[in-house]
Amino acid sequence: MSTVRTQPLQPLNNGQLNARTNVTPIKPTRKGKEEDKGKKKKEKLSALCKTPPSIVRTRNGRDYRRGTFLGEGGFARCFQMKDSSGRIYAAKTVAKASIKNEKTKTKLLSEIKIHKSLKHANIVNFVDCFEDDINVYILLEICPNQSLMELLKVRKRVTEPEARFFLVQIVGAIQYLHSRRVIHRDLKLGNIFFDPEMNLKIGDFGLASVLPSTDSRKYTICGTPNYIAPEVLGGKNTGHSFEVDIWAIGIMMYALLIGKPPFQAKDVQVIYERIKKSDYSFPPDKPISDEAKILINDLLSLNPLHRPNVNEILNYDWFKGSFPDKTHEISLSGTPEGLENISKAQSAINFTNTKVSAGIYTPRNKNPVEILRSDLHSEQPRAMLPKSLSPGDTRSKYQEVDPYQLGRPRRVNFNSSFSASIKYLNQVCFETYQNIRKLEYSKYDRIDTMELPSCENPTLISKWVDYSNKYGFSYQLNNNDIGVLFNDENTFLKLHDSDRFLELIYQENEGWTCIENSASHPPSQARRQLEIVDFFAKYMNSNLSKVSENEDRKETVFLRRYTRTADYIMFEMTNGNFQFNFKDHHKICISKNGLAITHVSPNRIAQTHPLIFILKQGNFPSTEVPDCLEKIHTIKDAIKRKAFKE
Ligand SMILES: Nc1ncnc2c1ncn2[C@@H]1O[C@H](COP(=O)(O)OP(=O)(O)OP(=O)(O)O)[C@@H](O)[C@H]1O
Repeated sequence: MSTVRTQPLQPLNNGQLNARTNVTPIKPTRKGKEEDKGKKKKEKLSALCKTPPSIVRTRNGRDYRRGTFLGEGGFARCFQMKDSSGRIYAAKTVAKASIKNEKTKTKLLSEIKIHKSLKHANIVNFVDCFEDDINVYILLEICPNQSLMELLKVRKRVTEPEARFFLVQIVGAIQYLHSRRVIHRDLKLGNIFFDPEMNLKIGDFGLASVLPSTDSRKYTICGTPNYIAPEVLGGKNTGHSFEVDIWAIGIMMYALLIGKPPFQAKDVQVIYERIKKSDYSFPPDKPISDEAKILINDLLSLNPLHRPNVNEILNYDWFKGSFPDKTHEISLSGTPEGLENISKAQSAINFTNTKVSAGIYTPRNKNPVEILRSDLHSEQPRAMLPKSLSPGDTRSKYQEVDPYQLGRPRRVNFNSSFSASIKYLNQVCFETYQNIRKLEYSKYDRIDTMELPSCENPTLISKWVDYSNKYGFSYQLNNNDIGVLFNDENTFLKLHDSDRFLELIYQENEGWTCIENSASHPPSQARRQLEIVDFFAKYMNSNLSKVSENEDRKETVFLRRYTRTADYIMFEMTNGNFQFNFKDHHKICISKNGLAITHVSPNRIAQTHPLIFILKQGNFPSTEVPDCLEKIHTIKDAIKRKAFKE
C-alpha cells in the first residue's frame, strides 16, 4: 500500500519528497504523530514486517521458497519467492501487525482487489495473494531491474528518445487504467519498474481508486508531495479525477529530462505553494527540445480540463522525434549512444510497434471511425462480417473470417455483475441446461400438471457486426439499443430512447460496473469509443436487415459473450437468455431458465412458447422450423459446454 494522507497535508522532511521508501504514511488514528517526527524510521509500517520464513506454504498447499530482499516502501517489504517449478516472483509482504485498524485493512483489500482486476503489458502482473500468521503476501511478477527512480539516480537525466519510449509505455498503461475508471493517484518514477526485458511496468496500487461514475470525484488528499496535482491540494473544495495521473505524467517527463521534479524544494509547503502557482521553469543549462516543453506545459496545466487526456498525449509533435526500438540494459548504468540519430522512417516504425505493445491499438493520427469506414467500404475489407449467419441481406462481398485464424480466442471471456452477477449467470446457465434436459425426458408427462412459463417475446440481438479483429463486437437489440463489446472487455450500450449511454466496465471475476453518461456531453475518455458505437450504429442501419421487429425496452440487457461455430453464433445475454442464430437464418432463443423457447423466422416473425410444448409437438405450431429438435439438441449441448466451462 502506498503513502496515505488525510488532510491537512503535513510537512515532511526533505528526504520524503520523491522516494516512496522515505515517505512516511501519516495515519489519522496514530497518536503522537507530531512528537514522532524525529523518529520517522520507527513510524514506517514496513518496519513491522519481519523476514518471512524460508518456505511459505499457502492454504491450497503451494510452497514458495523465500529468496533475497528486493526493497521496501512505507508499508511493505518485498522479497523474492520461488515456486516449486523454479519460477521467481516478487512477494510484496505486509506485516499483519501493521494492518490492525479497519481503515488500513480496507485500503489493503482495495489495493488487492484493484490490482487483481488488471492485466496489461505495462502493469506489474498480479499473480496471487495469500497469508500466514504474520504476513499478507501479494505475489507479483518480478521486476528485477528496479524502477525509473533508481535509473535516474544513476543517470541524472535521460535522453529524449529514451523518455519517448518510456512515456508511450506509461501512457498505454494509464489509458488502460482510465478506460476501466481506475485512477492510480501515486504515479511516480519510483512506482514504475523494469521487467527482465526492460519493459516498464506500473506498480503499487495502494492509492488507486475506481470511480463509481464519470462525474464523481475523489476528495481524499493523497499522493507524494512532488507529484501531487494542484486540484488535489484544493482538497474537499475541488475534488480530483483522472487528470491527476496526467499531471503526474508531466512531472515524470520533466524529471526524466531535467533530472529533478519541477516543483522540488526543501520545504514541502514551498512545493505545494509552487504547485498551486505552477511555478516552474526549464533551466537553460539543461536544454530540452521545444516540442518537449510544449508537451510538459500542457501536461502541467493548472486547470485539469486543459490537460490533454490520455488518448491525446501521443499525438503531440514530440513523439515524432527519434524513437528507439527498446530500452537496453546498458541504459541502467549509462547513456546509450546513437539514439538521437534513428531515421524518421525507423522511428515511425518503432513508435507504432511500441504503441501496439502498450495496447494502444489506434494507429497514429487516424481517427478510429475513419479506419472503420475505410475497412468496411474498401474493395477488400478486413472486417469480419456476418455473411452466412447474419440477417438476410448483408453485403455478400464481405468475407467471413474464423476468429481462430486471427489468433483470437473464439470465446470472449466476459463476466457480468450489472443486471446479474457472474455467479448468478453461471447458475442460470447450469439451470437452463438442467431444465432443457429434464423437459426432454418429461415430454411424455401430462402437460396440464406442469407449471408453464409466461411467454412474452424476449429481448433479441437483431443485427450484429463482428469487428473484434480491431475494435470489438457490435450489435443492435430489438429494443433498438446499440451495444459494442470492445476488445478490452468493456461494453458501451447506447440507449435508443434517451440521451444516455451506459459504460459497463469489466472487472475480472467480479462482473461489470455500470456508469451512465450523457451521449451529447460524453466524458472525454469515452468520446472515442462512443464515436465507434455511432459508426457501427450507422453501418448496421444502412447495411443490415433486422432479425425481428422492434420491441420496447423492458429491461436493460447486453451481450455477456458470444461464441461462433460453423453452424451457429451463440449469444449469452446478461438476463440469462441464450440466442442462437443458425446458418439457415432461423433463430432460436431460450429464456426463463430453459422453460421458454422463441423462434424467429427468416422473415422476422417471432413466437414464444413453453419449451415443453415444442418438445411434445416436435415443432413450432405456426412455422415449420427445419430440424427443430436437432436444433434444440445442439442448443442444449452448447449450453452444457458453457455450464461445465467447456
Ligand atoms: N514487482 C516487483 N519486483 C521487484 N521489486 C519490487 C516489486 N514491487 C515492489 N518492489 C520493491 O519493493 C519496494 C516496495 O514496494 P511498494 O512500493 O509496492 O511498497 P509500498 O510500501 O506500498 O510503497 P510506498 O511507500 O510507495 O507506499 C519497491 O520500492 C521495490 O524496491
